[in-house]
Amino acid sequence: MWRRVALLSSLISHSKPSMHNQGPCTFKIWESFTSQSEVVTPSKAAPFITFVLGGPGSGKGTQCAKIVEAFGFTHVSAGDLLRREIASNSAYGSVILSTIREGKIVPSQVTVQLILKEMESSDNCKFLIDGFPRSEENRKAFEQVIGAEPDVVLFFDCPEQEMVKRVLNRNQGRVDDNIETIKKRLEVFDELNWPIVNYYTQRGKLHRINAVGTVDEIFEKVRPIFSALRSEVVERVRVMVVDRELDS
Ligand SMILES: Nc1ncnc2c1ncn2[C@@H]1O[C@H](COP(=O)(O)OP(=O)(O)OP(=O)(O)O)[C@@H](O)[C@H]1O
Ligand SMILES: Nc1ccn([C@@H]2O[C@H](COP(=O)(O)O)[C@@H](O)[C@H]2O)c(=O)n1
Ligand SMILES: [Mg+2]
Repeated sequence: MWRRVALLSSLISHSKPSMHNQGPCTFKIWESFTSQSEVVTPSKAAPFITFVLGGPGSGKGTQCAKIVEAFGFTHVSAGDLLRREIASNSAYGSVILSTIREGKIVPSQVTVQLILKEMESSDNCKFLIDGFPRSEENRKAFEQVIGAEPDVVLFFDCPEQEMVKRVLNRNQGRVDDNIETIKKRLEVFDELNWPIVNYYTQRGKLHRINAVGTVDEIFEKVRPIFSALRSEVVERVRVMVVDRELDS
């Protein structure tokens, strides 16, 4: 049974009190984060969620910025949230930093909590979750907590050579943008990404986008996906707002 529960974000020791019931997109979060025993049923009044997959440097963040501009989604980058956590000297900061340096995956519980906290603090009802899920464990943890699957999954498919070139040219001072860490990130990606791609392909949710070309050329492949979804997204936002009004 659904019921509103204390927000997971409050489990993060340094987090502020939640924004529960203050935005149009408050969530019905499954009561138990860890329970495997219940079947998770999606709620109609759920935010519209897009997962954005792709290897390091495939252009996820770049395309998300274009989607935000054209379609008004809120961009939630798992990597950015983890880097912010490091910068804020939180309890998890040093573990996250060493994990990112090694190109490995941060435990799902940490990442999912950060994503949820970010979503809950937004007034928007439509989200791009960039760089997530990175593993089956990520995927299961998120779906259990949010109680629903993503509506759409984008996969930016890019050859390794092109990804390496882009990352090495990025120049944003990231600790993982060096050839040693890139090799490890690519190995982790190759090991963990395909089960996720297969899972969402089977569920008819995955859009595989050839990520070679200019930024604008790639966006012209992304645009029709969201144009076709426009009425579905509008209806979802309407249901979310009505749900909140009924709740208040
Ligand atoms: N189509 C493109 N052609 C050439 N360069 C691109 C293209 N798209 C993005 N870039 C550049 O490649 C670099 C990586 O892009 P971006 O940061 O969007 O990738 P990402 O998938 O988010 O990577 P990561 O997973 O490492 O965060 C950036 O410097 C960006 O400007
Ligand atoms: N779901 C995730 C996402 C990211 N990470 C870690 O952060 C690094 C950088 O992520 P980007 O999306 O910005 O490339 C990534 O290599 C992982 O170490 C994670 O653990 N889980
Ligand atoms: Mg990125």
